Amino acid sequence: MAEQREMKEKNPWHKAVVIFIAVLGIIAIVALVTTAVLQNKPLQQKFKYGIVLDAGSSHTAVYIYEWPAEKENDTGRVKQKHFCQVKGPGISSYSLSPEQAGHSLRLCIQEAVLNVPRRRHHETPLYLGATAGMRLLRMENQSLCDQVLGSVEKVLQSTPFDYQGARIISGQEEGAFGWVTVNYLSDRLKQGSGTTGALDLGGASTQITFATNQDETGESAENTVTFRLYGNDYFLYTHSFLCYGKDQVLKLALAQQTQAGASTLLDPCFNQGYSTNLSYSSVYSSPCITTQKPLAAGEGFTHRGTGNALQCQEVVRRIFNFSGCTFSHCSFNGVYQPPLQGQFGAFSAYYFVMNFLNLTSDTLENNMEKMARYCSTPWTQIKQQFPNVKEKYLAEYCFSGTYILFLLTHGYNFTSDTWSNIKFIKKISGSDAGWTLGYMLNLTNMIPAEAPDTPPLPHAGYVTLLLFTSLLLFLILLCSLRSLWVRCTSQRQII
Ligand SMILES: Nc1nc2c(ncn2[C@@H]2O[C@H](COP(=O)(O)OP(=O)(O)OP(=O)(O)O)[C@@H](O)[C@H]2O)c(=O)[nH]1
Repeated sequence: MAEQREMKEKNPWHKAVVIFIAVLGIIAIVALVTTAVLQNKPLQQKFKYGIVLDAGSSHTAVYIYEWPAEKENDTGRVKQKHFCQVKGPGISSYSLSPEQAGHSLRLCIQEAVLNVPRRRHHETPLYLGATAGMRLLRMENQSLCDQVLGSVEKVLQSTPFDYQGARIISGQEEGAFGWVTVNYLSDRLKQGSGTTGALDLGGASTQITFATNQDETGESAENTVTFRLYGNDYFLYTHSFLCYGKDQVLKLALAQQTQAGASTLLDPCFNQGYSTNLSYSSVYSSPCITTQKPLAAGEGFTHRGTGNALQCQEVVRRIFNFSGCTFSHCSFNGVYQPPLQGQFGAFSAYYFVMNFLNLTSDTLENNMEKMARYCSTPWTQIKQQFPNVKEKYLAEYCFSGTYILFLLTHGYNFTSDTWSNIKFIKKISGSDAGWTLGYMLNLTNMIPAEAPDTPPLPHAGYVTLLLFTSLLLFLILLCSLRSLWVRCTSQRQII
């Protein structure tokens, strides 16, 4: 009996309980914290997809976008997964054989089928937006335009994707969605200020878009687009100049220089030694050319370069009209433009041309000098220097570079001081700058008008708080058990 009593005193029941509770407490804390940490990690990342076809004047491109399914409304989450360049010209060039327009898309559609997981095909939206080439065809011949759209529609409807329609987007949409893309990809939309303007140079049209003050938009409603994104209001100035894309503006320059109908054109915007035969109809058939083919003109003319940058600037100047502004400020051709604001991203042909000519990171004055040097370089030397560059692009760089510098300075009013506000870009965070991403984000409602609610604490803060509180509770429990134990032991000693 005495032995048993001694054992009980050495190992009182509450000592075992304390150890048991302590172990349980530790296990509970570890389990709680592990659950909190693991909860934040999705077991398997699930992606969603969207496809946009950019049916431009010079070519069609297919963009596949991808985003994590559970983070649809966060900025910067949608990424370009795949890009396919359709072989051949833009769909508007198939006006004489419209069924070929749809057929031309097949290879890129097959690539898209392989690049989107099969189980996602039926829920992947597919859009086609046609730009300035189709705008021009619509002006020329509505029926042919409908036939071309019908042909691409037939092919797109037969894909396994969730086809959402093929349409000609307006110049305002092209400008505004280019702006959305640039600012979405650079994560500026949630901040509400300091957005980047968008300068887009296509083959048949060019767009300028930037955020401005509300009172600046009052002068011209047709140049205004308003957006409410993530709880911020944006008042955008936007304008699309049809016929001022890189290819159509060259036709304007050629038409303007061949008014006399001569059989040879000596063109300062092409390198000395460059020579090719062009038909008059290839220039004058464009709806951008409002003058008739000269009466004295034969079938064609020899287009010969003389390579002179200063004279080329004069040629370019003549395709702009700086008179007849009825607003407080204008860019050119009587079009309203408020004073430029902020930084700009210049993409598409702005990037191709300025990057080739090495004009993306220099002062305006140095760029002028570089341009003059390029234009005065003989054609044979240019060809030797760049044997792998497509000859059509190479021949046009003197004209295109001179046009871009003129458009940005005399057209839009960038100066030597504001020149550095323009960044020539191709991609932002791996996705191409252009209207397609903004278009898809808009149609899928992926940018909410109001800022989504954010949790009061970030996840790391929540885990820390949880750990701290659990430890505190555990310590309090231990202390209270210890005092209970001391009390019990002392009571036993009194007995
Ligand atoms: N120098 C050069 N030009 C290019 C290259 N790729 C495309 N281009 C030309 O750049 C111009 C603009 O191309 P895009 O941005 O695709 O224009 P688009 O969508 O066809 O034209 P729009 O319908 O007016 O928007 C066209 O004249 C193209 O021929 C390239 O790699 N180098």
